[in-house]
Amino acid sequence: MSANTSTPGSGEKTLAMLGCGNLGLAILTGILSSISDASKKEDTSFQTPTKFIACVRSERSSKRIQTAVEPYSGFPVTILQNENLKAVQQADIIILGCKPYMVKDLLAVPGMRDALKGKLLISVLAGVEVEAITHTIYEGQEVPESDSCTVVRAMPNTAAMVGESMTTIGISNPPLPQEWDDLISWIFTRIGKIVRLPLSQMDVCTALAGSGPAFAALVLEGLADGAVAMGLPRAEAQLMACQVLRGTVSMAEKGEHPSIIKDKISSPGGCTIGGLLVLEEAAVRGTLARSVREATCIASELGKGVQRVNGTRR
Ligand SMILES: NC(=O)C1=CN([C@@H]2O[C@H](COP(=O)(O)OP(=O)(O)OC[C@H]3O[C@@H](n4cnc5c(N)ncnc54)[C@H](OP(=O)(O)O)[C@@H]3O)[C@@H](O)[C@H]2O)C=CC1
Ligand SMILES: O=C(O)[C@@H]1CCC=N1
Repeated sequence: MSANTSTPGSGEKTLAMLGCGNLGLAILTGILSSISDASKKEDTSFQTPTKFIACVRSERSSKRIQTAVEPYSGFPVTILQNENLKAVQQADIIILGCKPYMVKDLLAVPGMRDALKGKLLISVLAGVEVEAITHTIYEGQEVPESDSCTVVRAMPNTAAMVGESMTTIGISNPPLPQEWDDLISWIFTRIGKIVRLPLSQMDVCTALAGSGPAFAALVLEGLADGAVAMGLPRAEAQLMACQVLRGTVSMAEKGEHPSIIKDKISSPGGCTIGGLLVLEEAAVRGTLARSVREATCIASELGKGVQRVNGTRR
């Protein structure tokens, strides 16, 4: 493993989002928002990225990024359309953010190996193992450490755009140089919280935290819908459902167990237990748990180059 030309501490750093769609843009704007905020400035012993590149294919995506990064004029963002090689050549750190089945299109191209040499490539792709990415770049050939890039997996979520991502960083084996570990922590703590877990647990982390905001949004919407059905205006119902979930999360984060929260609210003979029984009859708890299990299994299929993996569901 090398930490040569792009080792933190050696000049201004450029971070490229190689595939900057829904997640990539959430990460990019989350980082830009964080580093633009003087109150969040922190001293580091290494050089943090100050220049950014966003890679896309279409004009439409290019315009979308342009609009999204406009408020952060203090940090230059270059948007490149179908110029991936140029982006990687200019970058020190690359975040790979395409769809899992597109890896070859982005990485198995002439010149890419050389452009990646000695650099840090962080993949946020669901289900694609480090070995698969390395295999795509080097076509299965043995490459000396000094000539290769270092591939790391991380699994953030779209709440990155509001600084509330939950990112799992896969523990590399062999361990990364400390300065790269610190740089990766720096990147993902700009956009939320991080945990480090073995690579073998990336699929369940993808389901719980990567997909999780979608599951939570369904719960949020269901709560608001019920209130709308009973006559509350949509805007108030949405605001109240948000605050209810936020408050519940704060209690849980302070150590209150979910069962205790539930029991404390349920007055004997009251309305809460009445509502809870409906949820239990519908097996909401088991269904949520099974959705995470299902998403974990599907995540593990995503890196196999197969599309329509949900079609295998029984
Ligand atoms: N969405 C999410 O919340 C999460 C996603 N992930 C993972 O993140 C990855 C990206 O997902 P998501 O952001 O939803 O996907 P999107 O389709 O929104 O983004 C993919 C991006 O890659 C770009 N792209 C595709 N092909 C090329 C190419 N050949 N050259 C340059 N750019 C290219 C697309 O550009 P264009 O738009 O112009 O086609 C687009 O900007 C996936 O692997 C997914 O598993 C992980 C956790 C959460
Ligand atoms: O749905 C997906 O496949 C991706 C991975 C996690 C969130 N979105």
